[in-house]
Amino acid sequence: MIILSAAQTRELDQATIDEQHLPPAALMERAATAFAHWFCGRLGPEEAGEILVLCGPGNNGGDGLAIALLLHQGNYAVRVALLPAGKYSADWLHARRHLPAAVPVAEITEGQLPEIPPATVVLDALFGTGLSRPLAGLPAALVAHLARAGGRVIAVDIPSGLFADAPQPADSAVVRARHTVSFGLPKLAFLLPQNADFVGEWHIEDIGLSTRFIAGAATYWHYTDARAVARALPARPKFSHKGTFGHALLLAGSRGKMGAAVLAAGACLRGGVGLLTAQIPSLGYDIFQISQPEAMCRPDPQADYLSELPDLQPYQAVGIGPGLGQHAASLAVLQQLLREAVASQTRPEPLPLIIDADALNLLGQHRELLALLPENTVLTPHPREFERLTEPARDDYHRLELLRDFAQTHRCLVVLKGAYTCLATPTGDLHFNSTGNPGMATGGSGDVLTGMLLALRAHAQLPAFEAVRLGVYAHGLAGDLAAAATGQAGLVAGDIVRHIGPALREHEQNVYPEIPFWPVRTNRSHGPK
Ligand SMILES: NC(=O)C1=CN([C@@H]2O[C@H](COP(=O)(O)OP(=O)(O)OC[C@H]3O[C@@H](n4cnc5c(N)ncnc54)[C@H](O)[C@@H]3O)[C@@H](O)[C@H]2O)[C@@H](O)CC1
Ligand SMILES: [K+]
Repeated sequence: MIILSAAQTRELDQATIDEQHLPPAALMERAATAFAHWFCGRLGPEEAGEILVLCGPGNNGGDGLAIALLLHQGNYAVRVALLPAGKYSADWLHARRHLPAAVPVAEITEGQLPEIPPATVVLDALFGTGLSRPLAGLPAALVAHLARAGGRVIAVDIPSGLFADAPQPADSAVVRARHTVSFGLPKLAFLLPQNADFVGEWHIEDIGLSTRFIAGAATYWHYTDARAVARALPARPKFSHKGTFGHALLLAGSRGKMGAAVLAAGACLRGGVGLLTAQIPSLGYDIFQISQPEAMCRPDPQADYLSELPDLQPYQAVGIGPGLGQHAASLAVLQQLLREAVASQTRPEPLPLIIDADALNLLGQHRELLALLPENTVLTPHPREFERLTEPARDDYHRLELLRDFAQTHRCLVVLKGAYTCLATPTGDLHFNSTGNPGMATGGSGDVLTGMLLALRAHAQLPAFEAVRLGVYAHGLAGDLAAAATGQAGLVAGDIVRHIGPALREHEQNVYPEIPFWPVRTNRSHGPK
């Protein structure tokens, strides 16, 4: 799925109307029908009580009027409050004409803000993607009044006052919705932590927008849903052996942080790697061998931290960082790894690297090393680790700019972890992930991600971007499956490891339910022309 700017969303609406030869207001009626369907499926007329629909002067207000009509027809008690304006959109006028007199309509004035008893269901249809400036005057007073009243607010398309694709000045008036029901595609604003209190839970309803326009739209914002990674994991050939799926090297652990190495190793094994060797400080040897018997273990000469890089020749991918610590000897290991991972006569492509946790902090302290990053290296920072590599971000939008710039400059794949983890690519694309839950905000879940990415980067048939996008998605899905089993509070990183298998199974080509009986012919199967 892609994400469009507010301007592109308007173009998409128009393209849909033109392409489908829609009569006036037809698209608005689709939006209203989709909203009403969502709403009525969750709240019956009695549970809802009196519903107040706040309508602005544009098409968002038109949606509100059309929704009021549908809810009235569905036996809900609806009243409408209108924001006065010098001009109303054509769809608004259409919807206003069709609203029966039985629905009470009042005009909002400074002196007469609508009465909102607590727990009233309020549908916010004041402004949508047509918002051109921060709210001020009467609309801002209305938003403040709504916040004081404490109604159950559901935003139509987007909370009023929130820009769909750009930050608004601090202290701007923005509606705080418990739910936002939007149409067609998600909006960038929904994915950023700074907007969480405005957007609440968001939902996307299909209104049949032009697929041709969407397919051709130029955007670098993407949203990774199940469809994007369907069948992304190549089938395991019948005559495969453990060498087919790569031999990964994990450099992890230090005194007191062996668990990070154990979790990353477990995730790598469950991620489908053929062979895994872990180089760990020697104090962790017994811990590691007992807890991960499927992995091989090279004890480092040092007891408490890593000090030695093994010969890289046998490995198809290397992960470094979980629980590593920041000892000078471990920094030297990282430096040597970056130097040796580059392409050479014996290795035509750079060795795939995954750099996480303390290895990122070491990079942040020695930024001159960034110039050594081999192409398509994967970095997995959380926001603070990322800012140590770049600069403090002014806000979430600025952080995305820094992220995009960093990935392009260093030609690497950066996984900025958090809700809607954002994967930035060397081409300047940003892919927001759709899976995962707050239960995963627990120590070790990042180590699990590193292990999964290590396994997928060692896989010979997965290109770098596909491997990382799948890994991020499947990691979140494993977390969702784990949370379904344990609840979010009780979830620990080991639960995510245990659910990696089922999460990846959903994306395996050989078990995907839609796989045709006869293999599909691809261009590649015709051989070179
Ligand atoms: N175009 C279409 O056919 C469709 C549009 N849809 C709805 O239409 C919305 C977009 O409609 P519009 O483009 O008419 O825009 P809006 O309804 O968001 O608002 C535009 C109006 O508000 C005014 N305005 C903008 N910012 C303001 C501010 N800060 N203070 C006061 N007035 C302000 C503008 O001058 C204009 O009159 C979407 O969010 C969605 O809800 C949906 O119904 C789907 C179909
Ligand atoms: K709105």
